[in-house]
Amino acid sequence: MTVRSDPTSQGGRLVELGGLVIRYGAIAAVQGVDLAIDAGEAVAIVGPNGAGKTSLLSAIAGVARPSAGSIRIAGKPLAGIALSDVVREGVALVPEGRNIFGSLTVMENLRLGTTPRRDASVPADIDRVFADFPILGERRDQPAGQLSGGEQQMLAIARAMLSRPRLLMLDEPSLGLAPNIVDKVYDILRQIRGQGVSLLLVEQNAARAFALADRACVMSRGVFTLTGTPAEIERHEAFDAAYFGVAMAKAGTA
Ligand SMILES: Nc1ncnc2c1ncn2[C@@H]1O[C@H](COP(=O)(O)OP(=O)(O)OP(=O)(O)O)[C@@H](O)[C@H]1O
Repeated sequence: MTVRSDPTSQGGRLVELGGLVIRYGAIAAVQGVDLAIDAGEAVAIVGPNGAGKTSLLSAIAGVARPSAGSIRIAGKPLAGIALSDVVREGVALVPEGRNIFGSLTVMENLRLGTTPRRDASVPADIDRVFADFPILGERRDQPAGQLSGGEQQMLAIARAMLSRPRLLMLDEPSLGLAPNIVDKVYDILRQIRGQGVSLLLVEQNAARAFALADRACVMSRGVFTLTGTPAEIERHEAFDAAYFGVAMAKAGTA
């Protein structure tokens, strides 16, 4: 995957969440989360169903509006910014289920990823996608719904990368895929990270995400119950309980 990240992206703090709260009516899905991600860093979030992981990604993508707290992208507050401008700020989300438009062709799906761009190098970037993913090139005129699950995941990642993100977020990228396909997806994510793009991954498959991530967070009931390097988290005595969502008496911070 050689679509380049935005050349204006620079080192330093890329994402900063402060006291983030997300409510849906009476449900507090996220209950005060702090998180900082540096440029080029990969962070994994794991945790049981209903922990608030998807809500967190949705808020950073500008889809879910926070009830309290702040989100900054490269120092710029996200509050009040239109959804399309969040993408222009360099944030891309590959949602759970991939959000591929099955009746549109592969090419039409890819073009959707380029809508926020105003530069002239879109055709060259699409050519690069086809060089990196020959199957997408071979099937460019076919409905995307005819692709396999793994191919659709590749298409979703390629489409997100065509917006030239500084931060690529993925919600359950390995869900429903065979292990050899998951290998390919993670190879691609490693390449993307190698280009300096920050990654924020939500994964059921903690082992996969931890192998890639610099840092990890275990989320449960709307808060981070453990944070640290993947190695620190894996050997933490509370990891299994936190990961599987069992009530914890003394889960501290690693
Ligand atoms: N649009 C919504 N309206 C109402 N409640 C919601 C909405 N989205 C999520 N929730 C609730 O918020 C809580 C957190 O959900 P969220 O999907 O963020 O968690 P998750 O950790 O991603 O879980 P999963 O792995 O099951 O997707 C859950 O109780 C969920 O039912």
